[in-house]
Formats: sequence, structure tokens, C-alpha cells
Amino acid sequence: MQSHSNQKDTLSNFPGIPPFPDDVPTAPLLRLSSGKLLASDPAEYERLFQACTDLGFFYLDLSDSQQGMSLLDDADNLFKVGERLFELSLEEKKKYDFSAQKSYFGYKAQGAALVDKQGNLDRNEFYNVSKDDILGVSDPLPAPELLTQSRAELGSFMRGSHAIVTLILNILNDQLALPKDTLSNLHRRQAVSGDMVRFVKAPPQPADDRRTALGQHTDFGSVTVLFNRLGGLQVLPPGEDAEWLYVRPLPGHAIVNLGDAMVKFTNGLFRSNIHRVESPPGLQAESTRYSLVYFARPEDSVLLRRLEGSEQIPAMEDGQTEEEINSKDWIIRRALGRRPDLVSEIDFEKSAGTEQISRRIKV
Ligand SMILES: O=C(O)CCC(=O)C(=O)O
Ligand SMILES: [Fe+2]
Repeated sequence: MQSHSNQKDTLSNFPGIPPFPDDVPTAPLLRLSSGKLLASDPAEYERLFQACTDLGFFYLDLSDSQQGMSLLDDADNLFKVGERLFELSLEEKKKYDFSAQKSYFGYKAQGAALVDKQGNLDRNEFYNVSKDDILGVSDPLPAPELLTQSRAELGSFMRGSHAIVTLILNILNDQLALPKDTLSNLHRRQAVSGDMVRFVKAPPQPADDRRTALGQHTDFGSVTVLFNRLGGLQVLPPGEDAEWLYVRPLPGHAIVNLGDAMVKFTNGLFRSNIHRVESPPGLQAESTRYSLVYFARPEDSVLLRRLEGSEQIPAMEDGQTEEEINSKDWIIRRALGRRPDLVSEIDFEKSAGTEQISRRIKV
């Protein structure tokens, strides 16, 4: 179905953006096709399962299905909204920082979070928009006028992203031979959850002082759908001597990764890969980096524990215990635990996710 010229288009750079360099090490992510997954192609199902067990990160080609194309259009619209959103004054944006109320939605200024144990601060700003707010599952939070005007675009992007997440969950459910709809029933679109869109902006860094913009972490939830144009995202593959590798942004594709919840549900069968954001490589370092993310998380009350009902999910080992924590508490602990303005003494271990499992290093 895909012509060669189409393949070439998807590999070229984004228009108007300096090229991603050819001489930096990049991660060998599998490229999956949304068209084939939607058409229930068994080989593509198998590749999805592989990607989720090996790396927990993959590209999803959205240019080869109607549903994918429409999500790409929605993402384009929101990139424009994101640029305008961060142009608002810091004073205005800070009105929407709700972290003091233990909410992870709203604004986070640059430098509000630690990137490492040495105390270095982050170099990007976020704005998190709740899916429940936009889709009418919960009451709307106060928001800048621009976001109020963009509710239709946000809703369309959220529905499109949630549909892709549900497709992925249903295929994984099938591959694991879990009882029908086990995974999707933990992620119902109209149920209360931490699902959200994140707008990210990282300004260019001074040439003599380029540092980590977003510290290494695993995502907290289930499935993340990420749109990048400039490089800078890096992943740490499994293993003792692993080195950080860039993820090259591809036009027409989303970057999809699994989060901690999927590791817990499958007792470590699926991976939630450690990643971070550095200054963009090569000529791209001079540009402002924007990204757009949809985070799907389990519904708030879901316990993050091994699922019953699949022979493929490893049994608990003798002496292995599971913490009793639900999705909502997990997200708050992880998300706000590294904010010096909120926590008097930061405990990196306490706010950690599944990094240790992700590294796949036997101790
Ligand atoms: O900006 C990016 O490319 C990645 C952001 C990210 O990893 C996150 O927000 O969790
Ligand atoms: Fe992330």
C-alpha cells in the first residue's frame, strides 16, 4: 500500500527545522504502522508485542491510516496553540500552577524540578491539561483564555490519542491472552484518571552551558504518545554498559512508550524505558524545542499490581511483595516528589518509578 516516495517523505526532515544530525548515536526503535495495526495484521501485532517487551519505545507511523492522519492534523493544531501559550507572561502562567493543591495539572515553570541528585534544575516549562476537564468528566479548572478557546482542538486530540492508546492496549491484551477488555477497562475514556495533554517548551541553551533539560525518568502511567520535531529526547537501553541514544524525530510518526503501570500490570514483562531530554543535537541546538504529549494513565482508583489471567505474565517470585498503591497516589508521589518548592527534603528513591526493573540488571 505504501509507495517508495511516501517512505522517503517520512524519513526526511521537518520543514523549516534544521536537520537532525547524521553523526549522533540514535536508538533503533521499531517503526510500526497504524494502518497495519488497525487492519489486525498478525505480524504487526507481534512486532508491537516485541517492541513493548524489548525497549518499551517505538515509532508509530500515523501517515498510513485515516485515523492516524487526523491525529497528525490535531497535533499540528496544538503545536501552534503551544507556541502561543508559552508566550503569555510568566506572571499570567503562574496563576495556573496548581501544585500547591497537590494537583499535577496546570503550569510548571522552568527550573521548578530537580533533574538529578546533585540539585541541578530542569530547563523546560510545561502546561498539563486534564483530559477529564476537556471531555467534561470533571469540572473545568481555571485556564488561560487561549486554552478555553482551544477546547475543541484539545478534545479532538485527546479523543484521537485515547483511541490509539486503546488500540494498543487491546492488541497487547490479545497478545497476553488476558480476558477480553481487561486493559481497556482500566482506561475508560470517560472515567476519572490522570490522563492529560502536556505542552512542553525548552528554549535554546547557551553554547557554553548545555545541560539536561528534563531529568531521566520513566513515565508514570500506561501509554505515552509523543510528538517531537526537534531532537533532544534520549533513551537508555537495557543493560549494564548501556549508553544514552537519541530518538530521531520522524515526520508523520508519533513516538510511543510504555509507563510504569504497564510494568506493574505485567510484573516486568513489558518495559518502561528510562528517558531524558538534552539540548537538541547539532544545528538544532539553536532552536526552541516544543513538544506535545498525551499521557494515558490507569483510572485513579486502579491498583498498580500484577494482573491475573495471563500465563505469559510472570508469577510473583518467592518473597516478592507488591506495594498497595493506586494510580492516583502513584502519579502524585512521582510527579511532585522532586519539586524543591513543595517537598522539604527530596528523597529520590521514594519518588522513583520502575527504573531498576527497566535497566534489566541482575543484582
Ligand atoms: O519532550 C519530550 O520529548 C519528552 C517529554 C517527556 O519525557 C515527558 O514529559 O515525560
Ligand atoms: Fe517522559
